[in-house]
Amino acid sequence: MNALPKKVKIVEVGPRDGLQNEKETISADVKIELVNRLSSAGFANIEAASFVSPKWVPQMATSAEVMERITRRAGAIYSALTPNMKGLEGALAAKADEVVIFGSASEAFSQKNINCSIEESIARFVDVAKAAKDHGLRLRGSISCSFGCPYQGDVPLDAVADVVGRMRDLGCDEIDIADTIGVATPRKTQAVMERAASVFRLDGISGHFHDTYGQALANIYASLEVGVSIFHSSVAGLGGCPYAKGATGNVATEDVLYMMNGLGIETGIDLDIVVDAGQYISGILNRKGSSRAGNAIAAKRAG
Ligand SMILES: CC(C)(COP(=O)([O-])OP(=O)([O-])OC[C@H]1O[C@@H](n2cnc3c(N)ncnc32)[C@H](O)[C@@H]1OP(=O)([O-])[O-])[C@@H](O)C(=O)NCCC(=O)NCCSC(=O)C[C@@](C)(O)CC(=O)[O-]
Repeated sequence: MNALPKKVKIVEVGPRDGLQNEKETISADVKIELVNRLSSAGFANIEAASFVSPKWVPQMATSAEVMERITRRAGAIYSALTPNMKGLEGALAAKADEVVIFGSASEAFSQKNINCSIEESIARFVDVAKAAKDHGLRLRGSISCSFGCPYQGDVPLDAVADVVGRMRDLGCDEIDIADTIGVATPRKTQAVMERAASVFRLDGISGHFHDTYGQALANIYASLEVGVSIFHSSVAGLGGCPYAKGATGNVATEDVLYMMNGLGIETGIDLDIVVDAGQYISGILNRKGSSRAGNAIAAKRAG
């Protein structure tokens, strides 16, 4: 059995991926309070904003205000999605530390999500990537549908490897292998991660798992076995992509932290503060959060 990494980076994506799909408008004040709570929990990286068309994703329209008014923890990275130059300009004005170009390993999903082909998206990202680098920003590439697509079904390993190579050539510091619709299972996860790692350095690869079929924690463990050491998660399991119908939220941060703590893997994050943040946002959304660990810890505290 391979040794697991001793330390991992957990990227909290709740304020962006988690909230982008909420139907009711969530105020900037609530988003700011959520980010601030998460910052105080010790995350090294929080995905806080998305500079996309407000016609496509109305919930993210307050991103500039959120970025301006959050209290930034020294040394932490606050990331923003930037699909094009207009998005990049927004991210620069908002002083994002990292910008995220987001493509897809599935042609059909690329069209639905960003209204262009994979080829066109990569061509569009060239200028975004260059401008990000020229301004000294970190650059992350996210690859949706790396394990399956809601429109085309299976996604071949070669298609994932191809986009990983293109993101690498654009100068990405980190590349997310995303299970947008949560269909991956552990052996498939290992095959995809191993293939991605044949194209890009393993310590720059992250696992972004949605939990639609309840496989996300198992897939994270499987990724750890391959040596992946960066994972995305969402407080209270918030989320879902507006262009992946039926897909549920990301794996819940509380559940990931509980597992990492049990495995003795260092995260630098205070689980109790994350549980409070999860209870806070679930209260605002007026529903029970989907984190099993978060709900169990909250229930235990309440006696
Ligand atoms: C990419 C576009 C813009 C193309 O959309 P388009 O309609 O092809 O673009 P356009 O250039 O023709 O522009 C149309 C309008 O949008 C405006 N516009 C154009 N760009 C921007 C911008 N950056 N910020 C603000 N406004 C913008 C532009 O100014 C124009 O405004 P109008 O003249 O009609 O008033 C659109 O498809 C879009 O915004 N898509 C975003 C989709 C999205 O955010 N999806 C969710 C995030 S991805 C995700 O969740 C997956 C991930 C990352 O988590 C990983 C996983 O799990 O898979």
